[in-house]
Amino acid sequence: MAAQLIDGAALSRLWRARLSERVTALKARGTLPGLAVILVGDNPASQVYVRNKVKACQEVGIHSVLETYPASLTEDALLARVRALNADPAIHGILVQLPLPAHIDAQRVIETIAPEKDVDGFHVANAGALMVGRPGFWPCTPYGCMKMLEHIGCDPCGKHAVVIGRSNIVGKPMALMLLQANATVTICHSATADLAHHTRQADIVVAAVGKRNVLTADMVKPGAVVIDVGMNRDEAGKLCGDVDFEGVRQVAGWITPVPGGVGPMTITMLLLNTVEAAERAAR
Ligand SMILES: Nc1nc2c(c(=O)[nH]1)N[C@@H](CN(C=O)c1ccc(C(=O)N[C@@H](CCC(=O)O)C(=O)O)cc1)CN2
Repeated sequence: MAAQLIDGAALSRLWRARLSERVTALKARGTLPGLAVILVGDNPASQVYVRNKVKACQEVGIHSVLETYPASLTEDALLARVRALNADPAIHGILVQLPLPAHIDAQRVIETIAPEKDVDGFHVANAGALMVGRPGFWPCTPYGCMKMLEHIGCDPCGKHAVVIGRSNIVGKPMALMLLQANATVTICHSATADLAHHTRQADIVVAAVGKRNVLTADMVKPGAVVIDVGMNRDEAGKLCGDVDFEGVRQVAGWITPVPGGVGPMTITMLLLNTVEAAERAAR
């Protein structure tokens, strides 16, 4: 039997309806949640993502401000904008769309965002909070993956989870979230000797590499939950993930599609973090 689909678009709708109610409650108490989105340069994919973020804010009633700058913007000028937004009481969340042009030190920019406004969850203070299990902001993509597992009733406790990829924004935080949920976690990466050996033992596989067909049917345990974080283009220019979807869906128990899986949940978790930031500021 083919795997059941984990529909990120449908789950997003559910979450966004809940968030609209939280925004209404905040407004009634005199707080309008505000998100600043900064885009530097003209990366076409980034332009789509920030547009979708602004649209999603409108959907739930969050006030958003989109600031776009040419790729020639200096690092100092960007840092000055971030500092100004840190001091702006109408702004509860700040995000700088990645990637940034090569002349700008992305980590330095992220570290300049006030941790309490870092709704991307990329600041070391938030990464550290996740590491030790303290409240903070969780990075949106892995956070969305956790919500998808919860939605299908997959409790990671006691399960073997394999995360393929070790980026700071997806792989590493994903592994920590699964560990916090009491999974036994294996992190695989480009130097892993026998990837299939690990993935075949996994009850949960998260593929977050950015390369097509990293996970094929022969690498998956029957019934496993497969989450595809990849965002690639095939030869025809069609959007696809890291997983050989048609093959793996014949073996897995659950699988996320691309598009319509993790992507929409990433944006929904950004909304959730922004509402949370506004609620914390209003306390
Ligand atoms: N500051 C940040 N930069 C980046 C992040 C991030 O979380 N914060 N993540 C990625 C890009 N990203 C969010 O910004 C993102 C990527 C994809 C999607 C999405 O909804 N994808 C759709 C398809 C969209 C399309 O047609 O191209 C889907 O999967 O259905 C949302 C957010 C890197 N940068």
